[in-house]
Formats: sequence, C-alpha cells, structure tokens
Amino acid sequence: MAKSAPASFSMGSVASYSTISCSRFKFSKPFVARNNSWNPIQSFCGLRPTTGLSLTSERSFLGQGSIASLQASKPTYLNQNKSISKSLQPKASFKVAILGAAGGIGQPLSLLIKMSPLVSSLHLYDIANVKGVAADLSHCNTPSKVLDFTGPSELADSLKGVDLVVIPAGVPRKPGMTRDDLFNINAGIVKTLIEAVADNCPEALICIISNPVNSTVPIAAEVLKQKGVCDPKKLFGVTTLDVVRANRFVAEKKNLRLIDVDVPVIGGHAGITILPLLSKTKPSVTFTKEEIEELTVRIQNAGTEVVEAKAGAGSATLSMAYAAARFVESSLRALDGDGDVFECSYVQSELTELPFFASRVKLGRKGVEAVISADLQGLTDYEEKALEALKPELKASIEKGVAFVQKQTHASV
Ligand SMILES: NC(=O)C1=CN([C@@H]2O[C@H](COP(=O)(O)OP(=O)(O)OC[C@H]3O[C@@H](n4cnc5c(N)ncnc54)[C@H](O)[C@@H]3O)[C@@H](O)[C@H]2O)C=CC1
Ligand SMILES: O=C([O-])CC(=O)C(=O)O
Repeated sequence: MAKSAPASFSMGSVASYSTISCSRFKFSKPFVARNNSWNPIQSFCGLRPTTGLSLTSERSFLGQGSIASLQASKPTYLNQNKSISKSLQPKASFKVAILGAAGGIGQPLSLLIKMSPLVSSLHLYDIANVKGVAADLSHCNTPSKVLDFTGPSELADSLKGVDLVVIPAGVPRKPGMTRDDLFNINAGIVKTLIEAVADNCPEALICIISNPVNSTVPIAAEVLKQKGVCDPKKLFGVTTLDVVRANRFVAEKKNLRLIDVDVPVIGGHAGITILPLLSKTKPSVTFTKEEIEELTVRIQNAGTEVVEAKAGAGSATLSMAYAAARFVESSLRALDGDGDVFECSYVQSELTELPFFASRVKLGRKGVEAVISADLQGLTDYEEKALEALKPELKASIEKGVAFVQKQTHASV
C-alpha cells in the first residue's frame, strides 16, 4: 500500500489523527478459502469492503467462529475435518451493545452481530419487546452470549464493560418526510442514550445509525464534550449503507463483479449531502454524463426509494442491518489489531471547513487512525460543484444538532 507521510492534524482538544493522502491504497486483506467441504455462509460474501472474498478470514464476521459453530451443528457424517473445526476458534472477544435492538434494524443487526466470532457478549437494549428478541437470538449456537435490558432503569447495566455501542434507536421516516423531520424525536433519544454511554462506557466506540445522522452525530459529540469524555476518534455516523448502495448500483449499471466494486461516498447522510465519488470507483470505470447524473441521484434518493416502497411501514431495515454489521465487523477487526481496515464514515473531520464530514477513514485499535484525504483530490467538475452545493445544508444540520444540546444545557442551569 503506497502511503504518503501522514500529515498529523489536531481534532478539537482531544483527537489527533493523520491524513493519508495516497491516491492508491488497497482496502483489506483478501479472505483465504481454507475449508471448502461445507460452506453454508458463502452467500454472505460482500460484507467486507474488500476484493476476493471467498470465505474463512481468520477474524472476520461470519468467519471461522461462525463456521466452527455451523460446522458443529451439521450432521456428524459431514464433519469430515475435525482439525479444521478445532482450529476455528474465535480469536477475540468483544462486548457489543445495541441500543434500539428490538426495532426494524435492531433485530436483523443483532442476528448478524450474533454471528460474528469477534463478539463474546451481545447486550440488547430497548424500551420495549427486547426480552423476546434476546430469548430467540440466544438459541443460535454461535459463540456469543446474549443479554437483554429493558427500559431506562437497565440502560446503565447494558453499557457496562462494552467495547462498541451501536445505536439504531429512534423513529423512522414515512413517505413525504425528510430525515430532518425526525429531529424532534430522535435528537432527544440520542442525547439520552449518549449521556448513558458517557457515564458507563466512555472508552467504547460509538456507531450512530439514528437519523438525521448529519445532526445526531454532532449531538453525540456535544454531549460527550460536556461530560468531558469526547474522543472524536471513537464517534461514528454509520454511512455504510450509502457505500453498499453505490457499489450495488454501479456494479449493476456497468456489469461489474460486485465483489470488486468500491465507490467512496462522502459528505453526509441525507439527500444532496450524500455524494458518491464515481470518478474514484474501483476498478477504474468510465461513466457518461447521463450515467453520472442518474447514479448520483439514485444513490442520494435510495433511502426515499425504500420509504416509498414500504408505504408507511418504515424505512430501510434489512440493508441497513447488513451495512451496519459490515461497519461493526470492520471496527472490531481494527480494534483487534488488523492494520488494514478502511470504511467510509461520518466523523469529526478537518478535511473540509465543516466540523463533521463523511469520508473514507482508516480504522485502528483506537478508532479513527487516519482520514483519507486522497478521495477529495482530483475531483471532477461535477463532483466539485456537488461538494460545494452540499456544504450549506450539512453545516446547518451540524449547527442544529450542536444548538439542541447547548440549549438544553442552558435551560437546565
Ligand atoms: N444511518 C442510516 O443509514 C439509516 C438510519 N436509519 C434510522 O434508524 C432509526 C431506526 O430505524 P428502524 O429500526 O427502522 O425503526 P424502528 O421503529 O423499527 O425501531 C426503532 C427502535 O428504537 C426503539 N427506541 C425508541 N426509543 C428508544 C430509546 N429511548 N431507547 C432505546 N430504544 C428506543 C424502539 O422501541 C424500536 O424498537 C431511524 O431513525 C431511521 O431513520 C434507517 C436506515 C438507514
Ligand atoms: O431514508 C431513510 O429515512 C433511512 C435512511 O437513512 C436510509 O435508508 O438511507
């Protein structure tokens, strides 16, 4: 991987990550196929941001631990290779909490994370209906233990000792609504949950799914700052679904192998603030002007596409769970020492004049290790214009989130 000398820059008072400005870097180590005898989970290929995934990474989501469990559950006459089963032990043990675990995203996300060999303990928290979800999930014979926590009185316990918290709590859109229309309800939910995170697991990575992400991440940062525990390297807005969609739509349009395609998506996570950088697509591919316009608009409106198709029954849940599981898995692999993990995420950033911005980041043992600036270099005119056009909206959403917390703080003193 060709890297330039990382240029360090400071992030507020606590964060300091480097910027990798290389124009070419590979994403992740390819998986290695080691066991072809029985392969029930090959169909999950594509969860990692990588090429050449063929199964059985050492420490990957749906990798060895899950394979070991699934191997163990198959009929013994199929259990041809005991030594493989024996060696397929989980290598790490992280505790993950999901806040909003009984919801449309929370349930499938819990299932996907339950299949990760990197997770030893899964804490499911919701204000309702979580006991049943946990009882159900706990019967899956993958390695992690499942614990349930219901309501504010159990919130603190759900967070104790946790390494990573994912937050899909909050209301989803209905047709005709923007993500910002969710602010009034979800801002308060996220604020309360982050206060509990700050009090009980201030060291944990925090992955926010609840919309509007463009505002809920600044809300979380402001709460953490006020609590004196803000580490911007550990706070993420989950924008992986935008990348998943971009990869899918581009692969379809250009007849590419899905597993090879990687499109960075920058900016934010609402309407025009979602900016797929099609010129940076890997493998290198050319698009007509019409294709660029069509793909960009489709990626920006993909959430609305689902909201309209669901006709009042919510927004994307399954694809979101898939995308969040990928992001969680990447984060855990990085925590576990994999030095080759890159994802797009909405983070505190100095890539532009905006204090929060989605871009590709390198993940490491302490969260964001570097922000990748290369993607913003050499943009096409179309992308340059779109980048400038998204800034006022993103800025307003950030300021709205920060003001929400500051107003509540002033009101309470
Ligand atoms: N970042 C992204 O790319 C995406 C974000 N979303 C957002 O994710 C959020 C959740 O969506 P769905 O799961 O479809 O909604 P849902 O309504 O199906 O589930 C939300 C869950 O949150 C729980 N909840 C509500 N208040 C809570 C609180 N104070 N503490 C803990 N749990 C609480 C509810 O009981 C429910 O189980 C929405 O805000 C939606 O807009 C959805 C798709 C993509
Ligand atoms: O569109 C929504 O409301 C949910 C969302 O963020 C997405 O699907 O990207």
